[in-house]
Amino acid sequence: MKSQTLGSALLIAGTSIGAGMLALPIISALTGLWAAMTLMFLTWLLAAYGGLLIAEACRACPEAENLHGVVGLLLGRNGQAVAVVAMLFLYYALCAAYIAGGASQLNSILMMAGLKVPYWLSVVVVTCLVGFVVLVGTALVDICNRVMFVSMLLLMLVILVSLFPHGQLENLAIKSGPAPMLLAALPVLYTSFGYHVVVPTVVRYVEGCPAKFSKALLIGSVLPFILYALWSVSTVGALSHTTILEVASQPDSVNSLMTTVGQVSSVGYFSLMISVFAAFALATSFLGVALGLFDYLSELSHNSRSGFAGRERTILLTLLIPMLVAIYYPDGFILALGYAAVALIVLAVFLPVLMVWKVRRLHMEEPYQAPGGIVGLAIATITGAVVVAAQVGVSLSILPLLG
Ligand SMILES: N[C@@H](Cc1ccccc1)C(=O)O
Repeated sequence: MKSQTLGSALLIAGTSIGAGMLALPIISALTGLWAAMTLMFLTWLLAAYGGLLIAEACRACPEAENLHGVVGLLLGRNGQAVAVVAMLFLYYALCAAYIAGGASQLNSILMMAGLKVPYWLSVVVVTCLVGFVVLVGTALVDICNRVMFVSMLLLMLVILVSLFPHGQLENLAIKSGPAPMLLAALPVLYTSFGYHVVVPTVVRYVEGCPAKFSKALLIGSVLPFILYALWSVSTVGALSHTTILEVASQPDSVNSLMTTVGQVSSVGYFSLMISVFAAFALATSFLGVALGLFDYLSELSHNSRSGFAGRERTILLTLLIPMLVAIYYPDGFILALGYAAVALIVLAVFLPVLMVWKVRRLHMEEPYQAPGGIVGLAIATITGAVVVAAQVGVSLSILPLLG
C-alpha cells in the first residue's frame, strides 16, 4: 500500500480510537454483547459513509483549505454558522468527556500507589498536562501521540492474551437489553467511531485521489471497529453476569468495570496495565482533539499563533470550559459523549448530505461520487435523526443514561 494511504488510514484510526475503549465494554455489558455488536456495525457504517460524503464535498472544492471553507463554498454563510456552532460544541463536549474520564483513570493509578487525591485535583492535573503539551506545539503532540499510541496497542495485546484464558462462552451470551436501552446506546457508539474532523486533511494529503482516500477511509474506520469489538468481547467474556450487574449499578460504572477487569488476572501489575492502557487511549484522542480545538479557536479569534500571550489565551479558551464541566459533572463521561454525537451528526451527516446534494445537482462531483445514490443519502439522514432523537430522549430522561 502507498505510504500516503497507510499514513492517512492510521491518522483516521488514531483519531477514532479513544473514548470508545472505556465506553464500549460497559455499553456491551448493559445492552448484551451481540446487540451491541449489531449496533456498533450500524453506527460504524454511518460513520464511514459520512466520511465518504465529506471527502466527496472536499474533492469538489479543491480550492477550500478546510471543512469550514468547503461548507462556506457549498452552503454559504448560514451553513458556515451552523458548522461553527456544531464544531465548537463537538470539541468542547469531547474535551469534557476526556478530562472526566482521564481524571478517573489518574485517580485509579494513584490509588494503586497508595495516594488518594480529590477528584477536582486530578481534573486540574490532567487539564494542565494536556494544556502544556498543546501549548508547546504540534511537534510535541506528535511525539507524545506516537509513543502513547504504540504503547496502547502493545498493552492491548498483552491484556487480550492475559484475559483470553479467563473468557467463558456463557458470559458472552448475555440477553439483549430492552429497546430503550439499545436506543440510548446509539449516540455513544456513534461518537466512538467519530474521526471526521481529519477527512479534509486526508483528502488533501492524497491529492484528492479517490482510490486512495476511499481506501484510507475504509481501512482507517474498520480498524477501530475490529479493536473495539475484540476489546468488548474479551472484557465482557471474562466477567460473570452477576458481576456485570453489580458493576453496572455503581455510580461510576465505566471506571468500576475497568477496575473489575483489572482484578481478573493474576499477572503482575495487571490492574495497573489496564488503567495505563485506558489512560493512553483517552490521552491520544484528547491531544488530537485539544490541538484541533486550539487551532480552530486561533483561527476564529485571530489570536496570533506566534505570540506566546495569544497562545496562552487560546489554550485557556480551549480547556477552561471543559475543565469546569468535568468538575461539576464527575460522572459525565458517557453523557458528554452522547452530546458530542448530536454535534457530530450535524457535521458528519446532515451538512455533508446537503453539500453532496448540491455538488451532484451542479455536477461538480466527477470523477468521484460516494456510493448509494439518493437512497444512501436518505437512509443516512434518517439514521442520523434517530441518533439525535435518542440523545434528546436521554437528556429528557425518557431513555436511560447508560454508564
Ligand atoms: N472517536 C473519538 C471521538 C471523536 C469524535 C469525532 C471526532 C474526533 C474524535 C473517541 O472515541 O474518542
